[in-house]
Amino acid sequence: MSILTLQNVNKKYNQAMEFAIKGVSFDVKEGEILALVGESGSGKTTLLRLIAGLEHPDSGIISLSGQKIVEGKKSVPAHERQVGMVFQDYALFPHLTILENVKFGLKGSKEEVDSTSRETLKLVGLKEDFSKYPHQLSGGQQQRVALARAIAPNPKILLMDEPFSNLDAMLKDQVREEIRQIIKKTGITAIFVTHDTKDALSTADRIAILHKGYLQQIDIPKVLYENPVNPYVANFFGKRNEMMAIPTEEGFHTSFGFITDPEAKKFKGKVKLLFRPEHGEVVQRDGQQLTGKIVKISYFGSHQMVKLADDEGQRVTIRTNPGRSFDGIDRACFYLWKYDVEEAF
Ligand SMILES: Nc1ncnc2c1ncn2[C@@H]1O[C@H](COP(=O)(O)OP(=O)(O)OP(=O)(O)O)[C@@H](O)[C@H]1O
Repeated sequence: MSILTLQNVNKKYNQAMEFAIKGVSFDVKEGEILALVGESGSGKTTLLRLIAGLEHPDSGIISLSGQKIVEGKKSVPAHERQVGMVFQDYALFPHLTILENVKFGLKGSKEEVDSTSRETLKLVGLKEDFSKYPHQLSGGQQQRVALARAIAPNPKILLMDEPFSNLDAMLKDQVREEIRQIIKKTGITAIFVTHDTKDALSTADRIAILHKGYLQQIDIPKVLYENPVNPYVANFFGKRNEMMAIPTEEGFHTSFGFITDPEAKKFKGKVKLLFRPEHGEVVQRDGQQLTGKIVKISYFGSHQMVKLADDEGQRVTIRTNPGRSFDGIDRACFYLWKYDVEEAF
């Protein structure tokens, strides 16, 4: 069941020439974690602020838990929307202990407020440090306090702006998983903004991708990565190789060799074959479909990237396993098990 619905939401800032958000419509299901991604200026933060009630749209409808919180000029004020917010810099009060930070803004008797705050801090994995001040905690712990403060009032939805951007790379993988588990344990619906595709792919149930204020695609991570609806979405999730090709009845002629593919006959004129590095496989046997001169091998521990060139210098990169040895070889054979075909003009 949907908990949040946006219908044709538009927002243009006062002096701006372009819309920050244009005709955006989507639903968020109860208990779902949705990532909002897009390049800088694509409208992610604006969309989050519109849901939170920190900005008002020019037109459109936003409904939360069946109630219209925005419709035309009418809107429910931010503090009445029951929305929890975690800001990029956590926005903790430095002069309050972490327990006082979580108590802040909670309604109820003194005892209720105290026990809810303690329970929520325990839920986010902070057990004994209740009297510490924010500066005495690590970045990851501060973020959990911010999360506890946001979820303690039992909001209908949790909104997080770039929640992982202040964490160093080592901590990030661990914190992502912890935050995901905490959110799933509480069953709360969450939307987070990120510019990092890894955050989105690993943490979200679904991803919404924005470009210049327009929603491009909203789907589960695998579909966005494997079946992007347009080149913008495809390239956002990582580099794709481009290989020029001429279609025939039997397949595609490329400068790396011939690819047998009966689908090729559907195309006329030059085409581009688009594929990610992991959609190819380097093979040691000769006689495979394609071959290229090895230009560079980059080792990443978990995998290697092999850059191959044709006779004219066109290059493609193929991902391969870390154990494969290329000693004494200057050419490699490879095949593609997945590619998109686009008309080339
Ligand atoms: N207060 C404002 N007044 C005028 N224009 C604004 C304001 N806030 C944002 N914009 C513009 O609206 C567009 C969308 O901005 P927004 O901050 O929502 O993008 P974003 O995707 O969150 O970007 P970033 O990743 O850089 O934070 C941009 O063109 C931006 O310049």
